[in-house]
Amino acid sequence: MPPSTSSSDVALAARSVTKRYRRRGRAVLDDCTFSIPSGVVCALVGANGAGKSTLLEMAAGMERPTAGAVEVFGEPVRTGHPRVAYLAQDRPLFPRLTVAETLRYGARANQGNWDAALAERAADLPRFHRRERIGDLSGGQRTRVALALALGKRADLLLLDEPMADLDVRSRQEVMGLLMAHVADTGSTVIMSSHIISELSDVCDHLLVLDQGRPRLCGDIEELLAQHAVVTFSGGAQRLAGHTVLESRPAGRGTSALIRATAPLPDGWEVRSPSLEELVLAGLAAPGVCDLVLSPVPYAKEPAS
Ligand SMILES: Nc1ncnc2c1ncn2[C@@H]1O[C@H](COP(=O)(O)OP(=O)(O)OP(=O)(O)O)[C@@H](O)[C@H]1O
Repeated sequence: MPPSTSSSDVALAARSVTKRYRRRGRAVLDDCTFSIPSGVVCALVGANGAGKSTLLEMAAGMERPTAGAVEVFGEPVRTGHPRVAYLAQDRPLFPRLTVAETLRYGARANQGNWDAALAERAADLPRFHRRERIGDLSGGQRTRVALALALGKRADLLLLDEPMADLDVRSRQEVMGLLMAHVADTGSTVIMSSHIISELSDVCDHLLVLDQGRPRLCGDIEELLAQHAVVTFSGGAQRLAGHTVLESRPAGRGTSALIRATAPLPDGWEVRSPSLEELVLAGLAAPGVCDLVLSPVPYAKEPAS
């Protein structure tokens, strides 16, 4: 049956996307198909080298897929899309410009669509000098200026590559607060990669787990959690037969496991919901076993005749 989602409900869709940086090189993204709905805050997680930055670069139009198609809001991606803002992992900025000049550059590049107050708060202007050159800033300060450019743009889709990676605790809280207030005000979609799952679980409602270039889990976090359970019971792991087992280990005289239940669970088993961190870690530890991509991908637009 065709999926009911229309392409306008989807912020980012990947259809059979493969990416190789060299013609005969390995596939950094390997036949990926998934979608991320509009209006969600999506955590993009995976081990080092899983392909997270590559995916974000493609969504921003900075890299092209070797095969397949990437769409934002139902249209093929392109660089400089007015509805898309991208915070790259290496925070590219002009080192000789001052902070104030950089923000003026952002305002000029996004004329008529620039939130100067938000950009100034994101850049933490009250705390460090607007006349400081970008090249003289610390890594964390540069991140805040780069974030200011992304947030100031009033984009409908924010692609943020490890936005908190080099921020101190106070800065993380401030930036998360600004980001969440912005999302609440505007309904923008955010896709942000991070390795700190505990930090994401408070703010994200959607999840995409990449592992070796493949989407392993993708969907609404509550739905994904509801489909899994941590079970503890007496006896060995053979009692899990018939369920999808992401992870199991001996626990005292019994067994504890994170499973996707495919049949009613026996009486006497202790059952609880997994945390997001448990689900992601178990999913990454069981490549191929746990694949569950809940987000439907709408059909491609008919080409105009
Ligand atoms: N420009 C490039 N040329 C060649 N290989 C690349 C390029 N960019 C990324 N790669 C390779 O693609 C793979 C995935 O890299 P990517 O940066 O997308 O992973 P990641 O999940 O973002 O990793 P991390 O968590 O370490 O940032 C890596 O093996 C990397 O070496």
